[in-house]
Amino acid sequence: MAYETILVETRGRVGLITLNRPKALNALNSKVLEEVVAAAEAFDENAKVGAIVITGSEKAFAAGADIKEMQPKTYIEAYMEDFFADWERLTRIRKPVIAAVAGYALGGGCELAMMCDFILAADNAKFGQPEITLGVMPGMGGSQRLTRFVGKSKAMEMCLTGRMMDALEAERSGLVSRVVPAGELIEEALKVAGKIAEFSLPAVMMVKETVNRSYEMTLAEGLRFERRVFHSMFALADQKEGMAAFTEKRSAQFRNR
Ligand SMILES: CC(C)=CC(=O)SCCNC(=O)CCNC(=O)[C@H](O)C(C)(C)COP(=O)(O)OP(=O)(O)OC[C@H]1O[C@@H](n2cnc3c(N)ncnc32)[C@H](O)[C@@H]1OP(=O)(O)O
Repeated sequence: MAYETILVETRGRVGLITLNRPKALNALNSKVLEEVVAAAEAFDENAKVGAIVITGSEKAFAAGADIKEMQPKTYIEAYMEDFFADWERLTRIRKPVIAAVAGYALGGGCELAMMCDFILAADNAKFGQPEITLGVMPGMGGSQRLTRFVGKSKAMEMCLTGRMMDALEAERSGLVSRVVPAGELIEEALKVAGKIAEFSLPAVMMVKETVNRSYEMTLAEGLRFERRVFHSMFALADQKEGMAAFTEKRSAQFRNR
């Protein structure tokens, strides 16, 4: 497939999606949505890919949903199109998706990063939900996901004031897993994704599914779900291989079975 707004490549076993609308600071319009989701779904189907990285430029991961595209929309258009609903398809990707964020991750950009499984931030990253300054509110999950990541008080302050958070505050608050120097962001993201891609793919996918359940279940239900999935892993050839490799003091050769 030929893409207009993103660059798509594989690096080893990692699928890399780079947002590529530099003149608009990677603002997320309908084309970007269609292409990012299609590329991620194609990587999810590709047996040679074990993990996916989504990134932007050094100046902007994405400065938000495209304000110029949104500005003329009427209520009935937004409602009937279920505007932004297709972004949820990204959360149904079964392989791990890592957001590598440098520069601005604002509004929909911050929300896109939060749809990923974890966020690696460059030291120049800035996160924010400035929709209130435009007379609206987050619409791609920010009011819900940001609150779960950083707690009510900080999420409420950010959504009500539009204040941006720098990378260190984002790390302290639990929004990002780690901060790295901007010049090393992509290499580090590819390294982490590459490491994940070396493990047993079914085991990796079960870990992702189980951690995500913690957002949707009570603790008791989540613990039961975890135990059932853990038990099911004893049906994997990769469990036999992983444990045999440990006892035989050699590296495991996972076959994704
Ligand atoms: C409403 C929902 C549900 C979600 C949203 O995401 S709303 C959007 C939230 N994001 C914002 O409000 C941020 C908007 N952008 C900015 O405030 C600034 O661009 C900046 C602080 C990120 C960077 O400022 P800087 O002075 O460095 O760059 P600009 O000259 O302002 O921008 C360069 C170029 O990009 C266009 N741009 C930036 N952001 C967007 C956007 N979200 N949508 C569409 N276009 C955007 C900006 O207009 C300019 O292009 P032009 O010179 O052609 O106008």
